[in-house]
Amino acid sequence: MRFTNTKNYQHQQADKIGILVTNLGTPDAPTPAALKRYLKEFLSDPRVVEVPRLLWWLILHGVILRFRPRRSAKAYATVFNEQGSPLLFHTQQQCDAIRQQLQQQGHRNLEVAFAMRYGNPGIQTVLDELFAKGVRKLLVVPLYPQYSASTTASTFDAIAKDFTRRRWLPDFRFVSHYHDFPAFIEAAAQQIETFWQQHGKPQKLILSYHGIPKRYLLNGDPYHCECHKSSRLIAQRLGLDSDEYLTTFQSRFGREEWLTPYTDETLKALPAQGITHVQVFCPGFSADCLETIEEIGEENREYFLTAGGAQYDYIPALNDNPAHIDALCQLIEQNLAHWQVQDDPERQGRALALGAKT
Ligand SMILES: C=CC1=C(C)c2cc3[nH]c(cc4nc(cc5[nH]c(cc1n2)c(C)c5CCC(=O)O)C(CCC(=O)O)=C4C)c(C)c3C=C
Ligand SMILES: [Fe+2]
Ligand SMILES: [Fe+2]
Repeated sequence: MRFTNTKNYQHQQADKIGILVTNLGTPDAPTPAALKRYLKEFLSDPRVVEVPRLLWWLILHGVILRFRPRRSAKAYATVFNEQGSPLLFHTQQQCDAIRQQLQQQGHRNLEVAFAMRYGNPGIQTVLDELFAKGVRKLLVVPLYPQYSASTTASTFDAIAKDFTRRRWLPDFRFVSHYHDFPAFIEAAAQQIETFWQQHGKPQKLILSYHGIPKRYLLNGDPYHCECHKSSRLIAQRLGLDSDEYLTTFQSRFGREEWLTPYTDETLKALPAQGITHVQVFCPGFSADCLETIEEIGEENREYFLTAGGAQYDYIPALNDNPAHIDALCQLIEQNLAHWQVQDDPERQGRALALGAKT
């Protein structure tokens, strides 16, 4: 059998709408074996590493998967806690909060679930569950505010690959970015302002994003521009002048040049320029994870203080902060508006207010 079939089809069943929230994924445990599995899946994705396949296979299997799993497992061991991986924990919480808020707003025929692009729970498993519950319209929301082929398009690929084996495909929508969505900018600004109320304002706010190779930007990936736009809008909303904040890029991987300025090098250089009090916020990470907790919260703090910095604060990611959940629900509602006009005349007023066309 080439295609998966839909079992027990019944006529006159109401179509359900499925919301699939996704994130990158994380190892099952902070052990070298689990890291090897996770890194193999992640780094074999041609959207992530754009290097000729045979050459990359030799480097990945001959070098990286021999040494990196042990090193990365040590780093992950510092962030895993009794709830497991922070990324998995926060994504689960975000999903539950989105479901609850949409239900409170009167949405009835919805299933809300989350999946990870790499590792567990995998996209195929979760889609199987959603379709078994009668989902016939699917909205996928990757929790990457800024579009990058390495993350957003890779998620699309995984959904598309899953669809190639299904007999009955759903109506389908995909959120490719929300880097300038007003409610997202507002949630980020509020998170920073709340931090200022408790800890004061720094000399410089560092807005640090995960990097990608500079080559991807030169080949047309809009990620770099979208990061800068998010920064500009957050800074504008906070009333910051251009010399009061910086956009930097972290988490370099491999030897080629990545997007600059690098977060670590910037933090090492700032004290010599008289900047001794900084705060770092990561607008590209919707949930705290290894790259924020360990790399920004610990490693880069050390660089800054060793270079002569006096005060360094990490401002937590948006996680399940109510303003963040509200922003994601607004994004979801905008994308659902058209379907709901079709399905539920009672919701027409609200859907039309959100911009749906009849
Ligand atoms: C938020 C956006 C992200 C982009 C863009 C991104 C690009 C990218 N990442 C790698 C390599 C690695 N990333 C790793 C961890 C990691 N990356 C992101 C997000 C983005 N990556 C997150 C949220 C995480 C943390 C996951 C967690 O479990 O907490 C890792 C694994 C960690 C390690 O071994 O250092 C690697 C490797 C590349 C090559 C890339 C773009 C080309
Ligand atoms: Fe990454
Ligand atoms: Fe890292």
